[in-house]
Amino acid sequence: MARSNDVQDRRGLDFSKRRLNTLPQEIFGQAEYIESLNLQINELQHIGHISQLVNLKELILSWNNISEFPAAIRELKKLQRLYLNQNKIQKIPTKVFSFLANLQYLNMSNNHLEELPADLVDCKCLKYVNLSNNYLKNLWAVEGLPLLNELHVENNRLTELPAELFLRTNLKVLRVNGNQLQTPPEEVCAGGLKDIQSYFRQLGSDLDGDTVARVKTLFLGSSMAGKSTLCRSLREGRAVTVEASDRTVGIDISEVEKDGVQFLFWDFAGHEEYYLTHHIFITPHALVILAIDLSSYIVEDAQSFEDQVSFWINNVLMRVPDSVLLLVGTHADQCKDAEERRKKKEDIEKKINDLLEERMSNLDQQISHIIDKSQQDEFSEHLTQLHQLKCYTLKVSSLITIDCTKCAAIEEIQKHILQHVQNKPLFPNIVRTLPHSYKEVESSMRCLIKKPDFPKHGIVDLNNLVANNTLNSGNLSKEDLHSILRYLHRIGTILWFEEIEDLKDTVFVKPSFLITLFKTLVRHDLVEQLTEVPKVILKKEGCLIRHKNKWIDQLKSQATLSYDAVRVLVRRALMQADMARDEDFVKEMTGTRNKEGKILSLLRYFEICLPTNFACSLNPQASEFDPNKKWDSSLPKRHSFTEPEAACMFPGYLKDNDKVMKMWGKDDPEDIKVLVYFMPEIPHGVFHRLIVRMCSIFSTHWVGNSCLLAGYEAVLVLVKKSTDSDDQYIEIRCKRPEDNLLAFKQLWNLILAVLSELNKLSSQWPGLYQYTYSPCREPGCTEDFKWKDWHSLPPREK
Ligand SMILES: Nc1nc2c(ncn2[C@@H]2O[C@H](COP(=O)(O)OP(=O)(O)OP(=O)(O)O)[C@@H](O)[C@H]2O)c(=O)[nH]1
Repeated sequence: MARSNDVQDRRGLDFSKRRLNTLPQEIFGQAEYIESLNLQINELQHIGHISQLVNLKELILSWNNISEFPAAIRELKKLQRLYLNQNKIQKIPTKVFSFLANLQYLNMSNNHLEELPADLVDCKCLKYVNLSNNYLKNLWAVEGLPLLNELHVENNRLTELPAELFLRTNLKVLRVNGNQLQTPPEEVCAGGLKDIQSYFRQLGSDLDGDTVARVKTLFLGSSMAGKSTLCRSLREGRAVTVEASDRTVGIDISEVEKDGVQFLFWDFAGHEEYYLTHHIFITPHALVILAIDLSSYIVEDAQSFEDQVSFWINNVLMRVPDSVLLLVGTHADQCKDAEERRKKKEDIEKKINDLLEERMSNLDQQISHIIDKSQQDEFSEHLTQLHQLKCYTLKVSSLITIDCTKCAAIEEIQKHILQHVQNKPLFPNIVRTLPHSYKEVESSMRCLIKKPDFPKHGIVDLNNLVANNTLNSGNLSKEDLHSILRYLHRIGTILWFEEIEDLKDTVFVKPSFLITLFKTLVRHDLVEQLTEVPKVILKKEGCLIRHKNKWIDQLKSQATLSYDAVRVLVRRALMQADMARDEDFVKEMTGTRNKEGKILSLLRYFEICLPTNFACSLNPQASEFDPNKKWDSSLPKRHSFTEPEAACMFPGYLKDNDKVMKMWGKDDPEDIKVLVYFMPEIPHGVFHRLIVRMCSIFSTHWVGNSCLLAGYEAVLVLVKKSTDSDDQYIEIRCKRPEDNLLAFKQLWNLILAVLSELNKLSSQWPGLYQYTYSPCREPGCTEDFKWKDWHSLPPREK
């Protein structure tokens, strides 16, 4: 007979991880004493005579094979906590929960529930309910729970949330991502409880609102693929020619209405440099159009598929894994004949299919690795994540081949797009219900932009917008108006970064203008841009050609741009856009010698660059590391914006790793090594953003294109990106210290700091899977140590 492995006292029994398929008999010998029973990670389908445990307060049945809800639970009248998560339950019968008057905690996440029993509402004490990862279509049963504090309903099939839940209850925490919400739209929910409450307040008790069909459409693909041609032609409803010299810089945004659907077109520039900032604007529930230039696509060349197709598909998979993706093969007219077009179409479709199948099989493999029951609970977080990743499906259409220069082709693609967005299963939530006030504010915003005295740049002060009743007839509270602006920011019609201190009062009513400025500093041809800056602009910032030449040199050799150069470049962009007449506005954007401008604040916020200073090495004040000498721990001084030599380093422009590798020296088999693998790949820009984060934490550092060396006290950590093989990983490596406990602790803290920053970064890519391990140091051994729970370990004290 099984013996309980962790009997805390007679009141609590732990029978987890025993491969049990029936309840152990020894439970029943002491039935009336047991208050807590842990049966998680077993193979139970039924729980037989559980009703005998009349004093049970906590029942844990997570990770079993239960498909039928155990109705006997109704007899457990004292039950306070019930865990039935990670089972296969489809239905909860009525007349169970009405008996559980003391139930406070219910976890039924990761089951197959389609509906909730009406009498759930009788559990008046329920404070925590987790129903995530089920198939629920409504939540009426929880709306009357008076004490409900925390509700998790992520990844269900909800289209609406009950207003009562937000207007009359005590709800403090709500997780509702991954549904198909129409009332309120997901973009409102993303603002949290306050925005949802404001939404229902404005919608009123009769829930009478406007319905709006709107879809954000993202045009992706490599440079010259034909995205702008497609986008502009669709906007105009006819074939529009885009000159080959007219490259999109950053993102072009426009709005079009067709057959009652409002399309918000976001045309992303294809150059890799721009992609660094793109992921921020690639948001869920959008239609993604991937343009592939068929004339330059080569079937036999794997790189051609990689550059033109898989790079984009993987990025969509990682960032918005549940999207609908339309494949458009452009330049069809430049293919030799129909046969060439057919071959290329077939090849692309097959390779995409293989890529998606491979992703699924990789996920399955990871799952079966972990499924080894002895380890399952230690890896349960990973398992949940892997199962979630498997639920995401990228819906890829078959490729249509077109000649974008022909009107008939534009009509054809227009029809194709409409068919897709009007297909309910593909786009269940393009129709949103909005309170009338939302529409009013949006129309007022449009009128405002059209006023002759409205500034061309579209940058407005939030307080003016709110205080002067510009956007509403005066009956909306400031809070409600802020909620509406947040919604408009999320759907992409305006930009408002209220979380950035310097920008919290600034609203960008014309997002494309901001992005254009953004791209003044993040662009593929920055050296050329600097070279072209004329004397007259240099003079405005008190600089000479001599300075310009120095900036170019520093940009090329150190990926560093002086603040003077930043100001000059932004001023030039403003002059080109005829927006440099108002000197106050120019200063606001460019900054001054004493204050950072808005553009730089944004780039810093998005971790594109970090403050540094100029000198011959990337961090001249760092003391030299010598493993044989005692480390001088005096930290180099941070450089403030106002120092004359102050500058910004853009890791994305770093060319090599020479300096870092010189400082590091040789790898040693004794080095301590942790590898973080990324599936399907390391998202573009993650490593450079990791550099920015690490350098902000550890002021002693050296940086390269795919390497970073950071030091603290006597320890150095080398962080290296490896993308050479099919496996993509980031390696974290430290020299093994002498048997010195303090040095080991410091080393561990450094490794944890890197892991933790990496983890925070990766969470911005929901379709990404990341796992961490250390290879065995024994030569020839292929075994490894898997790091399952490092993120639950706090950094140790020094
Ligand atoms: N013959 C032909 N030319 C096309 C077609 N589609 C686009 N072009 C041309 O290809 C060139 C590049 O097109 P764009 O639309 O600017 O390419 P893009 O993808 O927006 O490029 P980036 O702005 O660099 O990201 C332009 O000169 C277009 O006129 C097509 O189907 N047939």
